Amino acid sequence: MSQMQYPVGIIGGGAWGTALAAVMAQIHDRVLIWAREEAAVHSINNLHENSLFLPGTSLSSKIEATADLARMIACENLLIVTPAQHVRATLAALPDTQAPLILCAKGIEADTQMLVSDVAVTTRPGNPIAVLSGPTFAHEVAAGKPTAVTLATADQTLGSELMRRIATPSFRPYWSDDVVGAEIGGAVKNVLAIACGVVDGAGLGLNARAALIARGFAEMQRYGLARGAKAETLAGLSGLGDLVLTCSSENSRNFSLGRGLGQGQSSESLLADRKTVAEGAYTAPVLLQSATALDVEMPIVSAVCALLSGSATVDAVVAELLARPLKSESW
Ligand SMILES: NC(=O)C1=CN([C@@H]2O[C@H](COP(=O)(O)OP(=O)(O)OC[C@H]3O[C@@H](n4cnc5c(N)ncnc54)[C@H](O)[C@@H]3O)[C@@H](O)[C@H]2O)C=CC1
Ligand SMILES: O=C(CO)COP(=O)(O)O
Repeated sequence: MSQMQYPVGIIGGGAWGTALAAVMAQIHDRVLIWAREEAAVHSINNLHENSLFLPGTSLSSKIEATADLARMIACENLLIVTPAQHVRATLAALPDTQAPLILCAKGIEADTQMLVSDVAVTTRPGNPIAVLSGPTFAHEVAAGKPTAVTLATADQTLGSELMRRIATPSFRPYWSDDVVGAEIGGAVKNVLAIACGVVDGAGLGLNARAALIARGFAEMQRYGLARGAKAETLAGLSGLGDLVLTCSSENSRNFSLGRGLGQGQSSESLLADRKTVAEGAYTAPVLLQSATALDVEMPIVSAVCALLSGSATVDAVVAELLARPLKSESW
């Protein structure tokens, strides 16, 4: 048997990694997934279900799970699907491999303000890098429902090759050369989804939610352009597409977190003992720091930070947003 035994491997056995494994098993004979929790490994291998993170979805027996990260070097391509704050440590612990890394986390690293692609380039300078992002609730993708994503690579040849490796009749990637833009859309929309959840939880109405999506998108554009993203990427699947999805459904963990805040619960109680990740809670403070350093105004993101830290009430942040000086609608 050749050294490369798996065309695609997945690092991260949460809901999204498991859903991606299900997609890959539609087109590849063998899929290897690394999960940090032994219970997830056991469940995938023996029950063909990830009962920890994606309960209720039957998985193909072509999917093999392992808790041994070193085994992932047997994969020709690697989807990296740990939460953003754990990508650095996970990639540092991965033994040497030349496999392209397809980054799937949506967030900004807390201490460094680095995008996940910057973290990957720093940690694994020898590996080709791609970003996969878009409107993709894991349970829908795992069920084979039609889904479209952005696959961003600086090199189009690599992008075309990776698209061939991951596209299925129901999972359709579109290539982009804008790696930064694809990442910023996914990271920022998580924070804005918390804000939309707050609007829902506080009963502020659908007009307010639509206004928040539109003005939140303006914040995403301002910040993205300041970090070198392209406007067209932010208006695409990985930006506006994912913003609309996540801001309009209780299936979103970020939206649900915001809903609890809007109902008056504290972020400590909402995040305590949480097994699943609401990335926006970690991205919000670092996003605001980064925006401030770039002199980019993000009043909605600032409001989310105040609610997460408990430094302001919902009534106070809404009053403050509405009392901002009247201005042009342009970005
Ligand atoms: N669930 C979804 O529908 C989607 C999620 N994403 C993104 O995928 C990323 C992973 O999210 P999910 O799979 O949903 O996670 P999840 O919420 O289902 O599970 C939590 C994950 O965090 C991992 N984890 C916890 N502590 C860790 C550590 N110290 N080191 C490494 N891993 C650790 C767990 O092993 C588990 O895989 C996030 O960035 C999320 O925004 C992207 C698209 C869709
Ligand atoms: O990124 C997602 C959908 O595209 C999942 O959103 P949540 O992490 O808020 O559940």
